[in-house]
Amino acid sequence: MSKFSCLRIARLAARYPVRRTYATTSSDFVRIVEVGPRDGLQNEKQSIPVATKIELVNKLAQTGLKTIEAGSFVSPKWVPQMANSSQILEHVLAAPPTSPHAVTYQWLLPNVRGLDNFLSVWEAKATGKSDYPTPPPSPGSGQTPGTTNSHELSIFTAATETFTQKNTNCSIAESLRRFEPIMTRAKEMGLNVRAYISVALGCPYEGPNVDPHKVAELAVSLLEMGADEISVADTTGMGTAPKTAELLKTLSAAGIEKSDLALHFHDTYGQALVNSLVSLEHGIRTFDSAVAGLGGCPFSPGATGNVASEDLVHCFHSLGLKTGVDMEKLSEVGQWISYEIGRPNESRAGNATMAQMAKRKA
Ligand SMILES: CC(C)(COP(=O)([O-])OP(=O)([O-])OC[C@H]1O[C@@H](n2cnc3c(N)ncnc32)[C@H](O)[C@@H]1OP(=O)([O-])[O-])[C@@H](O)C(=O)NCCC(=O)NCCSC(=O)C[C@@](C)(O)CC(=O)[O-]
Repeated sequence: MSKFSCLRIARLAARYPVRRTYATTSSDFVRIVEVGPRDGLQNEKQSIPVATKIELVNKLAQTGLKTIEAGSFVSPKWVPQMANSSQILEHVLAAPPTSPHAVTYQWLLPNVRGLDNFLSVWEAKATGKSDYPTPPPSPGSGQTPGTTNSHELSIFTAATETFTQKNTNCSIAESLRRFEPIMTRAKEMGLNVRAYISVALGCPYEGPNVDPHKVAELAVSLLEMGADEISVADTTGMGTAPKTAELLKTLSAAGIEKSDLALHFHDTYGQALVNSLVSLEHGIRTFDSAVAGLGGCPFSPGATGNVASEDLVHCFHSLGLKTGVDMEKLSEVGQWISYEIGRPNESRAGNATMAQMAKRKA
């Protein structure tokens, strides 16, 4: 494993001044990254109207969620469902915000072609800064005039060669080479970049025992390249409490700060909440999730959705932690999108909250 070099990081930090917006100042605050509109919807077989996707993004922004992964700029031949992401970006850039607080929107891309497609919309609207000058708030939104939403890019690779080939048609090394020009241009434009490492706790092709040192090696390479945050993904849901603890210890031993990490659990084996708690105890304060437990990766056969945002929020609130998310509003969004796309709401806490709300109204 390449040795984590603080000096090298310091040199890179000087080269690419990074807006460190992630590190939470208060240890009782947990940041939820809502990935429902991208990870949650990308695997849906029926084409979902762009208006529904935009409505989902808008509704989520009104629940108190402050980071939303809203779409991806990948090949439409590979993931047809995400083909209209540029329309979502256009909308988010042009429409008056509806939420009472600033929101960071994330956009996933695999290569320079994806970045070019993102920038063709972005550059037509932006002023060269990462923070797009947001139009005046909608009446009644409660948002402070002058509040600016911001945008970030997400790149993705994986801890096994087979998954990387299946997902992006290239080797791990080639995926990293593809990121270099993306990183350089993103930093020139002042855009933060988050990097996913998929199959960190089990691979659908190479099995459940993924080497945690490989994950750490990749995380170090991505941070050295300039990534602002690493999202460690249990794509298959094969992660267990001991495996999660071992992985987090290995990442720490490689010199990776907890504040540089997000954990991204899928709930295929029902272990996502347990693994989230293990991560929480380890000091992690950023978690990815999808409303209603939407999701699944098209290149991870059998994998089900992300951990449901409602379940995560309910669990964290029960521990006295703060997320800034309104559980009832979030549960309503989960029920709404499940109905819209014709699938069951996978969030137990969301369903229970809706039942309580119905009882109160009766
Ligand atoms: C990487 C490629 C493009 C390589 O795919 P390729 O076929 O090797 O690429 P190519 O360069 O030969 O291009 C093929 C065609 O796609 C076009 N193309 C090429 N790039 C783009 C682009 N960005 N946007 C739009 N079009 C693009 C390109 O122009 C060409 O069009 P043609 O000439 O045939 O008409 C492809 O494999 C791909 O798009 N893969 C993405 C797959 C994906 O989105 N997977 C799901 C997201 S990752 C995930 O879900 C995991 C995560 C993040 O949630 C965490 C976890 O849980 O693990």
